[in-house]
Amino acid sequence: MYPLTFKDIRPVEAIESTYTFLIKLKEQQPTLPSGAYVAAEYQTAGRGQQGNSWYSTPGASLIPSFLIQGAGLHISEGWSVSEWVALSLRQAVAAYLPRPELLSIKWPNDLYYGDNKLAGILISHTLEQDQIFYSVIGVGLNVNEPKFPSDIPNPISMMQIVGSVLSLADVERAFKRQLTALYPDLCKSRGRKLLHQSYLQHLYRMQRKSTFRNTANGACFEGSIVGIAEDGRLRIVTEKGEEIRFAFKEVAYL
Ligand SMILES: O=C(O)CCCC[C@@H]1SC[C@@H]2NC(=O)N[C@@H]21
Repeated sequence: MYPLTFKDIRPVEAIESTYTFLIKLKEQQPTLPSGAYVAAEYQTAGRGQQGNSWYSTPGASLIPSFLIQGAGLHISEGWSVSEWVALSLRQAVAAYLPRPELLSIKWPNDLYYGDNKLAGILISHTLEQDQIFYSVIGVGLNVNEPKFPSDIPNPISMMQIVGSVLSLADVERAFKRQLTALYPDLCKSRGRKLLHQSYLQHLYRMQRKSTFRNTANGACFEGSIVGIAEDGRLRIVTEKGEEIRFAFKEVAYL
């Protein structure tokens, strides 16, 4: 394992998406090192989960994408990357908010403040045999967005919470510091267990009776989240006491 050191890349031209840019850059330059960190003021076509777009206005939010390689992860350990990034982000943001206890991680890796989405994360892994060769991670953190289009479900920005403009550079430094501090945990089996425990402690609606929809058949049901399986699937126990495991997109929170 190598320590994680970030090396900033700031494209001069407007770019579609830091995430798409970094994926292409790594394909063109296979020697691009772990820690390569693409930052931009604005993306013309920011990408979100499930083919959605990601909204941010010029210079208002953090929208970086970065590369990690050499963490020594087996393909079955990819879920730990999600936990590492989401926890680092939660920890970095917590220092700026009046009620950090309201921060939680909505499975798989959205950062929530109360019932509002503050940040989203995209991750893709490139595999080599049974190992994760490298991962590209894109993070959208709403920092100084004053308002959002009405068609975005329950967004919130740090500025809307705090009531004043925050320094993007400070928040970014805090995020990188947390990623670096928790990186050794990602690279060790015992560390990954700790990350997992911490992730569960901060999981949105953990052990709280809630209504969900099974997206495969449209059925709504009551249940409680009881944890996350090793492969990252969400474990929900229904009112009838039956445990169901859902992969991403297979379940919606109502
Ligand atoms: O929908 C989500 O929750 C994930 C959003 C991820 C957005 C970030 S912004 C930086 C990077 N570039 C993109 O195009 N998307 C990710």
